Amino acid sequence: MQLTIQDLAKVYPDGTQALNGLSFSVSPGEGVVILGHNGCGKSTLMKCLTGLERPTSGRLVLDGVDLARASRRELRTLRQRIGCVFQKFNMVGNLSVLQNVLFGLMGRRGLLASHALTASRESRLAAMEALDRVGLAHLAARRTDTLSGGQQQRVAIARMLMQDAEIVLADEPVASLDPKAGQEVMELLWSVVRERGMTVLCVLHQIELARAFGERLIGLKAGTLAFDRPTDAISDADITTLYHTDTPQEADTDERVISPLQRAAQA
Ligand SMILES: Nc1ncnc2c1ncn2[C@@H]1O[C@H](COP(=O)(O)OP(=O)(O)OP(=O)(O)O)[C@@H](O)[C@H]1O
Repeated sequence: MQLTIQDLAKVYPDGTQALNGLSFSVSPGEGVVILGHNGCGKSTLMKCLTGLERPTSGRLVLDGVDLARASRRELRTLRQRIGCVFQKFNMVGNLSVLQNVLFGLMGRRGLLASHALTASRESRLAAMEALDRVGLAHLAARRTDTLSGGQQQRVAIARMLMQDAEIVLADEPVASLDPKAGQEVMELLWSVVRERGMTVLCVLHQIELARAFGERLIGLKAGTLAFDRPTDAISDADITTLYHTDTPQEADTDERVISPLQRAAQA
């Protein structure tokens, strides 16, 4: 699936300019990683792509369809082709693992076809195959919120397989996982997308993982492109410059800066 982003801007109602004239494209089957410090606009970009936020201006084009001009029907069809993997897994925790995987069918086939009680035998078998692919078939009947973070992210990947997505949008998919589980989930995600020739756009905070998995790295800074090159062509200096900032609110890559007032309140 081809993704083209042209001159994309997003200004939130309070005046915050999160994206400022962003342009790049991702070719079918390409695996692109987006890097950038807290607040540079990565999640806003992902939200614009998934329809959670509306861009203020610019174009988002998926396989030739401009999202802003698409009919409801076109949008619905496009969304069925977009798989999402989020930091917080987005599972229905009190339902079974199998049920969560079956929910991958919802966009294409509706609620009845994706409900464990009413799904066809073929669908249930396909869900079990997807679970087998991510190594979790033995946990199909378990309540999803009893799984570890790494296991839940594997279930999210199985749900995406069930959805038969063509492009994967992954927003910090390993941010909640320890380094070992994070590496394993990235290996799994990348191997299933390669098997199916999917396009991937993945936001990461871990430079090593970005270098290991991304074919191309895009650096975002203050809502604009800092770099967009093949991974081999990105130097350590590019990364250092990307994360260097003069504004203290953005300097910390992991935590929001705590104001002196908050610090005093915590003391
Ligand atoms: N709903 C909103 N209303 C106003 N400002 C917002 C909103 N959502 C995000 N922002 C602001 O837009 C800017 C970009 O935020 P965004 O969440 O896209 O950054 P990010 O790069 O994903 O950050 P992080 O790495 O911390 O997840 C930030 O200044 C943020 O405070």
